Amino acid sequence: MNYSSLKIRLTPMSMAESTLSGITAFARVTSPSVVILILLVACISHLCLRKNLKDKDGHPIPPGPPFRFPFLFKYPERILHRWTKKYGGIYSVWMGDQLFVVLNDPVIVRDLLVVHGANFSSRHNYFMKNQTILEGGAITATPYDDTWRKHRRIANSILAPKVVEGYSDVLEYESHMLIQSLYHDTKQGEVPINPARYVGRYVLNNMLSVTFGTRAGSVADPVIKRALPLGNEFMKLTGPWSNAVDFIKPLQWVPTRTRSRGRKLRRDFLEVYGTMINLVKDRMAIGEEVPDCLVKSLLEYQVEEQLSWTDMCLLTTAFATGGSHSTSGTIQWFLAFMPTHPDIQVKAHEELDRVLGREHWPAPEDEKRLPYVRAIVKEVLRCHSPFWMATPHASDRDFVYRGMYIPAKSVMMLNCYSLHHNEERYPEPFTFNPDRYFDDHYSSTESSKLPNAMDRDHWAFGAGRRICPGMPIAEKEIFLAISRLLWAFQIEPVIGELPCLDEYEGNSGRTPLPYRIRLVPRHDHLHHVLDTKQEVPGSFDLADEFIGHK
Ligand code: HEM
Repeated sequence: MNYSSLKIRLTPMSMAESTLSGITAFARVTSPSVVILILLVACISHLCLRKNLKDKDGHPIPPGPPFRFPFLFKYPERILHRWTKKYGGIYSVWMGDQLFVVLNDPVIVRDLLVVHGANFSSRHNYFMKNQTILEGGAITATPYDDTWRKHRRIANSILAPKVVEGYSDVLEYESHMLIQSLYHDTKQGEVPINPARYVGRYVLNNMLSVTFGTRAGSVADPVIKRALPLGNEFMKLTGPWSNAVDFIKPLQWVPTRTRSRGRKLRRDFLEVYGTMINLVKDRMAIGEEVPDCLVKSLLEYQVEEQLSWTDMCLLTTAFATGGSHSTSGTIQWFLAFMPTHPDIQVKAHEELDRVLGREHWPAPEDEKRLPYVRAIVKEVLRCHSPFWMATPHASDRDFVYRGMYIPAKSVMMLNCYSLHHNEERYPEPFTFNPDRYFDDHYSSTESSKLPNAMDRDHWAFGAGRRICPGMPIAEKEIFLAISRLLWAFQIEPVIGELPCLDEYEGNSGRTPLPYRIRLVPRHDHLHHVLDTKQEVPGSFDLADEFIGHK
């Protein structure tokens, strides 16, 4: 045998063995305390320092900070934005043993999440959100597979723009109730108000109508009461960067309070939404006319679509939690901005008076005729996206992009904060300025399909194949609330109490800290318009629980 032709390959095991034998030899000539120190340093550097991986052709992973992190602090977007300034449009961060690839440039986002969507549309299996609470269900936690395709198709069929037009009556009625209750409770501008519970009730009733074909005012059922705090708990327990338990494996085996809360939340989701599905089933069984809604479709197609009971409960959970705090948060951020922007209100009032006059207030179909109001909605979503990091995607296969190696199972992070503060796309990005959307005649749904990524309005609804399916209804809901609030009121500060625009609540979604404002009616026609409908009373306690401000 020709031994010289034998190539020696160091397997990980043989490398470990040789390292060990080296250390043993070293230990023989060195004192034990030095060996322990060296082992400790080796261990700590393995746990704390970045791993600079390369693929077989020598492509390195995207650059990034030299350390690994167990979690990021309360406002992770601020740290990520500092790294964007340093490393540019794409960089990588190690969270424990998991590689995160952070995308900060519109063209890069489009190249990876849209053009190469077949590879970048899965989900990372987060311990808390995906494994413990949703167990891979509720669309958002499902990997990119046939189950996701089926569930996503069902969601699309309820939320498609054409279908959403059918919910106009619901949105019209609920926005009427929103303005009416604010008008009465503020005693025509005399009494300052925290708008959170009013906005919470608006969104809650829209969500109950779209999902269960009911509203909280008419069905003050104890089950609905139980369902409301679940969304809040979900927001507190999940977040793409904030749970150490997601990144430090051994913590997952420890019976912590957070882990028990996650398990309880899962049980509650199944039990509470299961009961609410059964209530709709009972109504259908006795021949009651149930309006078109998600649960009605699920019950009708359960057999044909082979949906398990858990599937049905978790699809319901997706609608109930996915679209509520995000939408109410956006309307609350709008109301927080207005007291310090009287000039913007003047422009919006001018547009509303010119296009609609004072005898008619905005209807769902007026959106295209009110470009400045629509621009305000876009600017609120740009400046205060409910999810700064969207919902991370994950890659299925190894990929090389611009000479950089993106390994399979990397978490692909859409960094909306950096995208929305890109100075080239949004000059003076920290200024709230709806005029930047002057030439934008698209809805966000249309804008997300524009071929040039630099032309897209904002990234608040995500990107690619997992883009938010609730976008058409969320846009309508937000437009109607904001346009009617502007038509009805002058939104003024309470002296000495300006809403805080820098801090917020929530981990996975963000809502402003509680604040108060004054809503002064703009004209006498308001009460004529408001008197055309009567409120069904009794739903405010539920709204309080829903937003978690009790
Ligand atoms: C202002 C309101 C909303 C915002 C900002 C928002 C934002 C988002 C974002 C960023 C994602 C992740 C997209 C991605 O992975 O790239 C998402 C996914 C999702 N959203 Fe929304 N959303 C809103 C309203 C809604 C509404 C009203 C519903 C349902 C009625 C909804 C249901 C969903 C679902 C089911 C997913 C998961 C999609 C998937 O994984 O395939 N959202 N949303």
